[in-house]
Amino acid sequence: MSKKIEVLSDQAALIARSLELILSKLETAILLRGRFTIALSGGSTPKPLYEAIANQKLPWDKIHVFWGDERYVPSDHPDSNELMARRAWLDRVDIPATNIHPTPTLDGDPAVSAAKYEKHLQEFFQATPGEFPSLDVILLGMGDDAHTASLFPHTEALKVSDRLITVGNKDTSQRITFTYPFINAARCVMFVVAGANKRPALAQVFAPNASDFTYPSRLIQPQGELWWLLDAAAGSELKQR
Ligand SMILES: O=C(O)[C@H](O)[C@@H](O)[C@H](O)[C@H](O)COP(=O)(O)O
Repeated sequence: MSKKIEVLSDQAALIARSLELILSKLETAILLRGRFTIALSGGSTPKPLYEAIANQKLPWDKIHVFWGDERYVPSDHPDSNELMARRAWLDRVDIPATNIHPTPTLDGDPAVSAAKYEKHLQEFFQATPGEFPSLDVILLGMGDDAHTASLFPHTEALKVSDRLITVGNKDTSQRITFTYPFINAARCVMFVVAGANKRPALAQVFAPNASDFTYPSRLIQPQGELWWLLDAAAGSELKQR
C-alpha cells in the first residue's frame, strides 16, 4: 500500500486537487481496461467535487458509478446520497442510465437490499463468491467520530469481513455500506476531508496505537493507493507525506 497525505490550503483547493486525482485515475483506467469504476461517498463535502466532475468533457459511456454507502431511504428522499449525486453531477451529463448502479433501498429490509447489491456487484465484476473485486477509485468521507462510508464506531458492520456489502447503523438510522475489506480491495481509495471539526478524529486515525473499533477509518488500509486529501482546517497538524 502507498499512503499519501496532502493538505490543501482551503476547500476550493481540496476539491480542485481531488478532481485532478480522479481524472488521472480515470484516464489510466480507461487506457488499461477500457472503463473506469468509481464508488461515491455521501455527506456534504463531496457535493462541489461532483459538480466539478460534471463540468468535465469525459467519455461517459466508459464510466460506471456506484455508492460506497447509502441511507436506507427512497432515492427521492432528501437524505439520499444517490439524489445528491444525481442533482450535482449525474443528471447533468450524458452518462448511460445502465452505467449508474444505485444501492437498492426499497426492499423493506436492509439485509435483503445489501444482498441484492452484493449480487449486482459480483455480476458486474464477474467476481466469484468470496472474491473482493477492485474498483478503480473509492471516494470516502470521514465523520467527526472517525466513521467512513457507513462503518460507524462499535457497530457489527465493522466485524463483517466475508462480504462486499453489509448493513450499517448510525444510531437508529439504517444504512447499506461497502465492507472494509471490499473498500481495501480498491486500486485507489481517496479520503476527501474538510473542516476543523475533523481534527480530533484524524489525530486518532493517524495515531500509532488506537482502537480500529472506535475509529473505523483506521480499518481502511487498501492494497492499492491510499490518499488522504485534507483542507488546512482539518489537516494542518498532520505531516504531509
Ligand atoms: O452517507 C454518508 O453520510 C457518508 O458517506 C459519510 O460517510 C460521510 O462521508 C461522512 O459522514 C462525512 O460527511 P461530511 O462530508 O458531511 O462531513
